[in-house]
Amino acid sequence: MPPTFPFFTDVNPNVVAVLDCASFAHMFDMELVEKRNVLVGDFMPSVKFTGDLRACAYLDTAEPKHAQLKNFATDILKRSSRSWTANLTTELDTMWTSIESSLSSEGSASYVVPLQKFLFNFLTKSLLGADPASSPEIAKSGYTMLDTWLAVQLMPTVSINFIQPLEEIFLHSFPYPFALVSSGYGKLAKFVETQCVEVLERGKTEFGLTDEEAIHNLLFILGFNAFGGFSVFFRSLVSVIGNDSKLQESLREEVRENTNGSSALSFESLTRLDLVKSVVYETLRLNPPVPLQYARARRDFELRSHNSAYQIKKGELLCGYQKLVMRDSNVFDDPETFKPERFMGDEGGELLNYLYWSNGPQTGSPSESNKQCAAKDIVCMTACLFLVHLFTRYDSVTFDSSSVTGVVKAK
Ligand code: HEM
Repeated sequence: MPPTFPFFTDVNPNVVAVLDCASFAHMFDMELVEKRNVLVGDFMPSVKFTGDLRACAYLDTAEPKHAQLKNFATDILKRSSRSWTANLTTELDTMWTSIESSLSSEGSASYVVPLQKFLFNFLTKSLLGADPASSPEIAKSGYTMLDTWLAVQLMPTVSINFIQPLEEIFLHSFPYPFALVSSGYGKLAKFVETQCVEVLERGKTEFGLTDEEAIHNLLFILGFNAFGGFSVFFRSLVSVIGNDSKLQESLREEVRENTNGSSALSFESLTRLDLVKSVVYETLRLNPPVPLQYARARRDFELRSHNSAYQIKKGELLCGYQKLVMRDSNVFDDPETFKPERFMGDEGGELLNYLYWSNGPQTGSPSESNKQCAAKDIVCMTACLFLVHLFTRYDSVTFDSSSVTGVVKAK
């Protein structure tokens, strides 16, 4: 796995690839594996990108700081759930209004920037309890500051499908200096320090964190976990429903029947929206937003796939490739096909045990003793509410790769 030769002399590019559901499940067993510094592989971006400290996602469960930070993240989510749906409605309305206005003047509207602005405003308000509008510079450029901060630290590891071997030689051969993004990151950190006083105080008093730990972990949760994750996920969600008018019709019918045309989003309304939920799960199955997961063997053990067993040695790095694991034909019938109703009914519900996008089964519970995404449930609910909002506001929307090309408003 990248990155490697010639400048990453201390990075070992060898991994044990884990490619079916049975073998991938070993990566959730914290007795067997450790997750210290392996978020993106054997390579770890400089801690300068995270305020000279290791953020929660880089910590192993055996490190006491992991429990403190994971509980802090869970608390942030719990508290933000009060304002989550109200912020979501407001920011989605703003996004669609801006898309509609470009659409009427130009005939088509790129949704990339409006989607990023929506996510930045919605997540900053909900997770941090801070309004970007309180700082004109953050309101205008906060989302691009996060984009560049993410790109520069991850560039050595991500594939941009540029001609090989040029991509390996020019993009994956050296780390990029923090200096390229230090100014933007500094401004974001200052914004968190001055605008998120209440959350930071709780970090200190209830979770025993220092100011610096709370600030940089908040920023990591906002920028890396939430903004980074949703930016990728929502683009695949949009492309899945994009040109499928039959699927849009079925989703619209389900949404309208169960929400009585009310435009107020609520978590409770989701109970009855089985197709909406199944479409969200199926999107996560075929397009896992974080396609690679890593874990290092804590000790020697036997790793079983569906049809074989392998001896893993202590210290070896396992690399789970979600895109293949989620197409495991022993578990998922006709795995390459997007089946909107796959996760419906009792049998569909059983399959949630094998939906792994969050670094754990969809039926699992994130906790301080595992490394499952703290926002496993709210991420899915938010995607469902995105669809509910869309089909309450519109009868249909047509998209091409990165643009909205037409909307039919709800009659
Ligand atoms: C679509 C959005 C999201 C995706 C796709 C996503 C995905 C993931 C994945 C795959 C991991 C495990 C990484 C690994 O160890 O290999 C993870 C961890 C984590 N995520 Fe999410 N996430 C999303 C949103 C969020 C949000 C909104 C939060 C807000 C609190 C969050 C908080 C965390 C935390 C704190 C961890 C580290 C867990 C630990 O260290 O035990 N994530 N996420």
